[in-house]
Amino acid sequence: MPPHGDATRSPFFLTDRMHISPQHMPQGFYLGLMSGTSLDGVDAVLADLSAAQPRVLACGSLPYADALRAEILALQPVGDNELDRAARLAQQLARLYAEVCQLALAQAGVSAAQVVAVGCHGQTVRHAPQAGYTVQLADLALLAELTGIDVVGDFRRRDLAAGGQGAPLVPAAHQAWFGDAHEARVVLNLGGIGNLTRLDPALPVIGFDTGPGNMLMDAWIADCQPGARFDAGGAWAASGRCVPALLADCLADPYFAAPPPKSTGRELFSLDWLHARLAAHPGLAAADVQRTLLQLTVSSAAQAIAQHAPATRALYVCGGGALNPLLMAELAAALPHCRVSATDALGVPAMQVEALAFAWLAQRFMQRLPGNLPAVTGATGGRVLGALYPA
Ligand SMILES: Nc1ncnc2c1ncn2[C@@H]1O[C@H](COP(=O)(O)OP(=O)(O)OP(=O)(O)O)[C@@H](O)[C@H]1O
Ligand SMILES: CC(=O)N[C@H]1[C@@H]2OC[C@@H](O2)[C@@H](O)[C@@H]1O[C@H](C)C(=O)O
Repeated sequence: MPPHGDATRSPFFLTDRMHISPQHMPQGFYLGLMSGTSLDGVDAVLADLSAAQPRVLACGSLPYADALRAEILALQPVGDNELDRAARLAQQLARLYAEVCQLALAQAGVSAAQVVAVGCHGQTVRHAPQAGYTVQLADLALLAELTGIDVVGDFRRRDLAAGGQGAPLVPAAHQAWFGDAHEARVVLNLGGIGNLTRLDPALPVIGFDTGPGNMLMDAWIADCQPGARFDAGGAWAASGRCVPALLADCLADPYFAAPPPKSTGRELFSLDWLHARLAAHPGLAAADVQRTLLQLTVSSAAQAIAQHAPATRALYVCGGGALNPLLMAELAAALPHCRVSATDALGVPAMQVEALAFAWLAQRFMQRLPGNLPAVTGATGGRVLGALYPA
């Protein structure tokens, strides 16, 4: 992932060479694939889901090449010849997804025949819940052909058809793995967008997108330092100071105060959104803007927790934001009544949670069980999410 390569994610790596034993039933193996809004690449996990807690057998990532990333970005706004470009992109993505599946299988020593299904999120290029649609690209038929494994994908549209946002979907998996009988917890995913799940034993599970996760920080550093993809370790932000007036202008966006259910994406939190706010604050040092954007991610999450989950005593962070020590320290400072740690403390490394969630959603589909939480997405009821492309 040039130029600030993340050695923990790329190239593909193995966390746990598996030893197949009779108690690890082949029918419990699933592959989960997540390529998220940060557009950094595809994360994969091969997991045994036969017990209540998942066991990851192999995991890793393949980065998007610059040209592929540019094509994805070019499909975010309305443009010419979209059908052709989308179809070609979906094929390219399927080939990359198949490659990451083969790497996972090879490194774990598992054959395709032992895997029940691949859960493939695809790549979001449009998210318009207010118009009743969302678009995740992936040629799922080609992926089934290339892997020889049943593929489950297109997870969001059934929830939208039932009146929901189609997102976020991971709260159901968070509930399955991370809830505690006594402690009020929040799980906060900080990818391109941020989303949280409230897991309070005394209250229903809720979840929603909090706003930008790393997306604006990524966009700003790329704008100021051509070639940079993200602010590794938050080092650049750490060299700047938060600008309270800019932070207040950013937090004034109505998205933050809107009640859940809600979800968002690049359509709202873009470089254009940032430049519109910077126009009222000319001459700021670029590093100060970066520090303010980091604080925006922190403040929007902290405000959401104060408003919707005030009893929270433990915050568990996943996604790339968990790898940013400044972001983690500022979250802890903003939430003095909470222990703040990465989901690694609960047994699932921060960078595996989302891909694992799509393996879990594939399992829910194969069992014909609902994958959504209506209280999260706003759907009129629980629905079996996804569509099957048989091997
Ligand atoms: N070492 C690091 N230091 C700082 N930030 C990092 C580091 N590694 C990753 N990130 C941030 O995490 C982002 C990727 O996170 P992740 O893979 O969780 O996002 P995603 O899954 O694409 O997005 P989403 O969850 O919104 O769909 C990068 O774009 C970068 O901003
Ligand atoms: C439309 C879309 O792809 N949304 C993503 C995005 O990235 C984070 C946040 O916004 C969340 O709503 C969702 O992803 C996760 C995996 C989810 O559905 O829970």
